[in-house]
Amino acid sequence: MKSNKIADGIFQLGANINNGDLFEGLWPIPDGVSLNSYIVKGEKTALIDLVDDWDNAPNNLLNQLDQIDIELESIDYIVLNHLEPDHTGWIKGFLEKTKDVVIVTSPKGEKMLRALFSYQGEVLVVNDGDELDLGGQKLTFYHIPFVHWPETMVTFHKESGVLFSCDAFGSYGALGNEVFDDQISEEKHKFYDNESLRYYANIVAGYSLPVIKAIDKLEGLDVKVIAPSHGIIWRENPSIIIERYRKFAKYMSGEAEKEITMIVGSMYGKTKAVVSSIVKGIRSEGIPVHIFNVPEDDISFILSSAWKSKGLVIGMPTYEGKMFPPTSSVLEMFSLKHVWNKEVFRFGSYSWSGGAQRDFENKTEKLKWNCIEPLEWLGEAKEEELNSAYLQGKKLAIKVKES
Ligand SMILES: Cc1cc2nc3c(=O)[nH]c(=O)nc-3n(C[C@H](O)[C@H](O)[C@H](O)COP(=O)(O)O)c2cc1C
Repeated sequence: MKSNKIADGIFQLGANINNGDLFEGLWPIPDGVSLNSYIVKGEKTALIDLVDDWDNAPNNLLNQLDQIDIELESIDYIVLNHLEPDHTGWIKGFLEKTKDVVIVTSPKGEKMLRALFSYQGEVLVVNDGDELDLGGQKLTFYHIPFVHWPETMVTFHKESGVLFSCDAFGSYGALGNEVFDDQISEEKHKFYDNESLRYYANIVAGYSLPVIKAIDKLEGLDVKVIAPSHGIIWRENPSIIIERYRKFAKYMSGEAEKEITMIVGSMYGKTKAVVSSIVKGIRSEGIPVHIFNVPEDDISFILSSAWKSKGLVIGMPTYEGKMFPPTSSVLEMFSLKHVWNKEVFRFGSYSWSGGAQRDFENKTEKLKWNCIEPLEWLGEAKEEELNSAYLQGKKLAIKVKES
């Protein structure tokens, strides 16, 4: 990766992680992810956000500093907007190579820095609205708690309008040579649109109320460029990613797309046997349906689809008096990530006294779901169940359409 100039004295650096590792040890990133850092150079020099010691990221960063003729010893400040190790993990290695660097972070960031990295040196703690004068360049810090950890802040360069937004407005997807929104093709934009949704659903979704609060707060600034810590830089049309994030956040309160995500778990095919009838019912109303099988399909992609869909269909048999475990674990993740305010239909087979439905109701009680009558049957689905499956699919699609 090469470094890119954003404005006078402002450069993007960073690294692509593309080695097949999971992000946060959990989420697949088949197309990688970028860890973006930034340099702001006045009389003094600040590095904004760091990288983890991951997939050669530190060496990439060092090479890019070289490209723009910045020596490590000349860096005066390192701003840590967010303490998650993807942006801070290399801090010990970085401090060993630099001289008298002052770490700049929020009050909660300081506590995390000391806890996560046993750091005992000095910290310049900045409160909401505080400024740092680099001589010819000024940075202002705004706290945006819980986007995505409680200590998170953004850094704003007022003169150029560049907002270093950290995880806010970020996306999965490694960067190519073109890193600005006006440089990439329509196809690439589509890719980042999908990957920003998946990133949002996986990483940020549970904090959707703080996201809306942060967007409202930042609206008061004259933002001309969004420079996030993951994904492309928005200089031509930053409002696209701001409004996209607002839309993603609103999915939580029910303003979701008129689509249905179906998640099916089935051991011997008895539950799966009614899927095509449900799909026909849904399609008879012209509503798109996205089908996932568990445990085969990864939760990352299921979450992304479910987050944006107004309707959910969830099918699983009874397993030891409860839901089939892989489906149960999807619902646990839905609960963690606040997959709320959906129109829902649940179905499944059992062989003696069932139990999955009761377990389903208990586990989804707090999700603010509006469930239509479930469909359960003993053993193999007969004509009657297939007809009911069609009708319930149709009914759900109508509810989604009218929502
Ligand atoms: C390990 C296991 C545990 C099961 N536990 C129950 C149960 O507690 N109650 C019940 O009514 N059926 C139970 N069943 C039966 C299944 O729910 C039933 O066979 C169902 O038709 C399987 O649907 P599927 O082919 O979609 O997996 C169990 C089956 C298996 C294999």
